[in-house]
Amino acid sequence: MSADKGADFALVGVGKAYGSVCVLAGASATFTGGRAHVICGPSGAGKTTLLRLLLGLEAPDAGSVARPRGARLAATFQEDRLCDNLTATANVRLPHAHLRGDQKASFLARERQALESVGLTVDARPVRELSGGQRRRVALLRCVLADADALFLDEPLRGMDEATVERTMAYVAPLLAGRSVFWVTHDERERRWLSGCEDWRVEEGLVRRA
Ligand SMILES: Nc1ncnc2c1ncn2[C@@H]1O[C@H](COP(=O)(O)OP(=O)(O)OP(=O)(O)O)[C@@H](O)[C@H]1O
Repeated sequence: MSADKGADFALVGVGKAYGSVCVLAGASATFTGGRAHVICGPSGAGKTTLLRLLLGLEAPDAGSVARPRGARLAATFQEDRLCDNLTATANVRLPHAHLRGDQKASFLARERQALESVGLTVDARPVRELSGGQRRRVALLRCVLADADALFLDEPLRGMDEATVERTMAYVAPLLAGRSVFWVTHDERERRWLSGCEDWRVEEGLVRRA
């Protein structure tokens, strides 16, 4: 991996509006590479918009967004965006379709262990038959098991009870270490899972350290 992939992400004077709705107005921020960033703020303030700008899914109206050259990105969105007719395992392995032979066998074993670790059964049911919290865990695993340098997670634990969150994060938290992680949440207690995280707030058109 080239050194650049773990470099910082940054906003420089970013403005973003949707029609008459001004979301960001001259927002500047530097997100240290290889760290977790917990992003909070009122509903509608622009947290998802910030993720989409950092991912390159939206272009800023003003200013610029810098992301490490060559960095591989993975995301979970507020909607699960699973393939409804596929099983949990088929969804999680989608980014790994290129693997063959021993590498494939090794990933499949890891995937099985991952699903069981977060309390999901490995079976033939399509994910459309799973509960909201079960689907959320499938989407989360697909993201964190992806071979990515930076992970973007928009309210990834929504819909899970406390015990399920504990169990899920006991497996997921170690997989986040050393990667650039952007974690949007309304529950600041989730920061306990993200060791050494930097806290951010999106509010009133700006992105600031909390
Ligand atoms: N594609 C779009 N078209 C029009 N308006 C949009 C679009 N995406 C977001 N917005 C508006 O931009 C503002 C910021 O939305 P965003 O989803 O980024 O907020 P958020 O902080 O993630 O909110 P929440 O906490 O409720 O998920 C809102 O007023 C929203 O209605």
